[in-house]
Amino acid sequence: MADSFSLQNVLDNFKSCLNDHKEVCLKYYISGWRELVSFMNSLGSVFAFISKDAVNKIQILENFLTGENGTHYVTVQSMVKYELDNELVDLTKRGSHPESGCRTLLRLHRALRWLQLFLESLRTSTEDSKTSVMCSDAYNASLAQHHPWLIRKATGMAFCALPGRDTFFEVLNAGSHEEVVTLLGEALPLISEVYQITEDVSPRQNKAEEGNMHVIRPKSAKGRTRPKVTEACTADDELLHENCPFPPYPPSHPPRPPPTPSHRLNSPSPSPRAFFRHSNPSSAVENALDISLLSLNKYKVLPSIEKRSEEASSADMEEKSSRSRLHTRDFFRSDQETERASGGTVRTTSQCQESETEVLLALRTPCGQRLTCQFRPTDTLQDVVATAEDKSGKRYEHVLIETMEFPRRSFSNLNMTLSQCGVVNKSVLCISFKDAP
Ligand SMILES: CCCCCCCCCCCCC/C=C/[C@@H](O)[C@H](COP(=O)(O)O)NC(=O)CCCCCCCCCCCCCCC
Repeated sequence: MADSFSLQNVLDNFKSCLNDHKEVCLKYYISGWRELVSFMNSLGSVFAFISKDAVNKIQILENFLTGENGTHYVTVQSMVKYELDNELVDLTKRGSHPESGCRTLLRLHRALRWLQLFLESLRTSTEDSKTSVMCSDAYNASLAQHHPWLIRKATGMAFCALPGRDTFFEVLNAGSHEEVVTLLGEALPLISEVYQITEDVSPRQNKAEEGNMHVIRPKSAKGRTRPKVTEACTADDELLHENCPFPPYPPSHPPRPPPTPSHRLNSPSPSPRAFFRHSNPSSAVENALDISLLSLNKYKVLPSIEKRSEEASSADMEEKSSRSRLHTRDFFRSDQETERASGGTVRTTSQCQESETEVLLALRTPCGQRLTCQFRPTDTLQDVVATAEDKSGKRYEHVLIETMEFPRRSFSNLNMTLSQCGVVNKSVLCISFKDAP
């Protein structure tokens, strides 16, 4: 662990993380996390419970890396393959391999998403932005949905102890504010790339895929048999799926380097399908469709939406539903295609072309009015408030937005996009005054 934290060290580690085959080297991944934890430690003992958990997970991975089977743990890709081939994976704690590398990495991988969102907020923050708000918005959009109530509360309290933005920038130890922002601009694409490559690791070409570990899943609501998944994936993922109506990973737009032909043909590494895509037991598209159906079926729609649905003819309904599915499908596809088209340049969600994807939302205004409005995933929460203001003819200042589904999440940084917040089609959002009881 470094003696004193510097953001540059984090950047260097994440830079070294990717090898020539665009595989994630565990050694540097671990070092990157160690740096981050050392930074967190410098913020005070209120973060000790988080730090302890992170150190514990880092240590598990390090033990694997330096252990007798260490050669299999050089990269994330080789680790996943090795653990799946040898049936060492159990993503839940209840199984016989509670501390597999895959399970442990999945926890840190989720935290990396939080870091990505938080650093992006920090980079684009203004003088009056609050670190606690940025931190908690990023948390709500990522890790929160995987944590039980108690952890969420404890984490929320810890966020309140964060230093203000100016002090925070100083502790980052990377020069002036402008220099910190520049460095964050450099670090973020690297972190995003590492995140995305890990996200894409899949067991599909492994033995597990061939039948050894898969479980037969029931047919999907669409009547199609779901693709095979590993037993290991299923347990945890289905739990998450059950608890979380949102895609835990709102599509982001980090660079997705195309695999080199030789890599694709020769490497035994898993194919680029999501093993670590947390609520993704099968595939991004399948899951997106399921989520879309979930939000259509599971949650009671507000009267306005319901009314419209009732009025629609069955043909209309069919057309609407397939359109919604297609849009969701396009959403994921456009994700990848814009990234490829961007030639590896990081694009933020708001910069991407997702205009064809519609997000129908039911809004509840602070005065209890219910509205239904159409948005795009790239629209911000501020756009949502502005639309509510337009439609209701009232002004809503100092408000926050809450999701209504369990677990309820609240966002006070209204600059976040719907996509970043994981708000999907047919969700219900509640706009409330910040000082409301
Ligand atoms: C700026 C500092 C704020 C730090 C906020 C970190 C995000 C919140 C993480 C909350 C973790 C709560 C502790 C317990 C979690 C576990 O229950 C839970 C599940 O584990 P289990 O399945 O083995 O039971 N663990 C996890 O989800 C893994 C959490 C790993 C957290 C690593 C956080 C490191 C944060 C480093 C901050 C660095 C900021 C740097 C800015 C440049």
